[in-house]
Amino acid sequence: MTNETLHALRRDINEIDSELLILLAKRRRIAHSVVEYKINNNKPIRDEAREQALLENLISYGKSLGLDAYYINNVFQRILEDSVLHQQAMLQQNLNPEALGTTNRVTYLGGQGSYSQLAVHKYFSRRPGKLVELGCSQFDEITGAVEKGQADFGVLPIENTSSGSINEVFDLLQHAQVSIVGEVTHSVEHCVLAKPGTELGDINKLFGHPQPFAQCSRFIQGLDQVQLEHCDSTTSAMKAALECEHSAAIGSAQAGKHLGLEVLQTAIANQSENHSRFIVVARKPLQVSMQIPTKTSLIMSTSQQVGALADALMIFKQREINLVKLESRPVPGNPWEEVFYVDLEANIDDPNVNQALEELKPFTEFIRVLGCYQSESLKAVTPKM
Ligand SMILES: O=C(O)C(=O)C[C@]1(C(=O)O)C=C[C@@H](O)C=C1
Repeated sequence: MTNETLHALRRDINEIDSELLILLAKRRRIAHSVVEYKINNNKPIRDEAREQALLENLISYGKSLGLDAYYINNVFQRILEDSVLHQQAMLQQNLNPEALGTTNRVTYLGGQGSYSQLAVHKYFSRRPGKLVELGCSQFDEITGAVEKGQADFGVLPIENTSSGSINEVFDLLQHAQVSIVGEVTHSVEHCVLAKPGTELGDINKLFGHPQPFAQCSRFIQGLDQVQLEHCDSTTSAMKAALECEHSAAIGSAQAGKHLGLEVLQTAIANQSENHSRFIVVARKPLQVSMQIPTKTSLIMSTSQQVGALADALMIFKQREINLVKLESRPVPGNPWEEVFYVDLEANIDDPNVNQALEELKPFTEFIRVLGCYQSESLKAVTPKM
């Protein structure tokens, strides 16, 4: 094959890819129009039977074109997820017209290319309004800026599939005067990044935020004679690596590229599927439509009687409310007292949930709803292949 033929083939591929993008944008516009029907007829946004039928038809047609079922399923699951999340965000905006302004000031940890910034982009790309980004170096600066009205929203990482809960953020939520109004999950692909020309064997210092260090502990154990340097964020870790000879940082490939760093090694997290969940906080709570999957987060401390926690949790079971997270944290200044964080798959406007919260009172010393928000963890349907 000649060079010209290669160029011609690549031109064809470029053209097909552009057509695919045009079609995806068109598909999304049509899905937006479907929302109007669902709003007016009070129908749930998600129609799993339709998704199942759609996937099965596509798999069958795709097979006749020589494409394999797993490939088709993967591609269209992503398309459907995008469609559902966009529709849900539209519905929410319709219900809370004041929720997003023409300009949304969003504060998060780190700067260009930090994982938090990637999560901010993912969440706000589905919502209207101009994004104004305010990078911070501490979690309490984020909640502080929202409380003082310097930012409309704050985005905080709350848990990771490898390292678990981010205690500092749970502790902040005990006292911060903010409401959880959203969540977003983002896959975190840690890399080792260094100044161009640096080899992995040359480094004697590794900069990073404590969370990525925990999530890449196995890789780090395998490094010989490398000193770990803790930083406020992945952005500051990467900046430090730029200024220090024989050093590297843990961060995302995108952020590294932005700062002029080279990737020395990819996929260094303990688990290949490494995802972080972020919460979005604002000063005031939002109303969440009953037509979409919803989470309610609360914080409570149970009375000191035997079995008080078990009794409290039984209320959710009796009322068929699914509990998706339970986390305990110490109360500062009160040794051995615990406060519990609970995430429910529930909408605070559902009378069944309200009733459950009333029934909880005798078993708790205090209880506060941290927020009710659109759940972004969609359970994919499983088509017959
Ligand atoms: O057909 C619908 O009801 C739609 O809203 C469209 C669509 C899709 O994107 O294909 C989106 C969400 C539903 O769960 C099913 C399908």
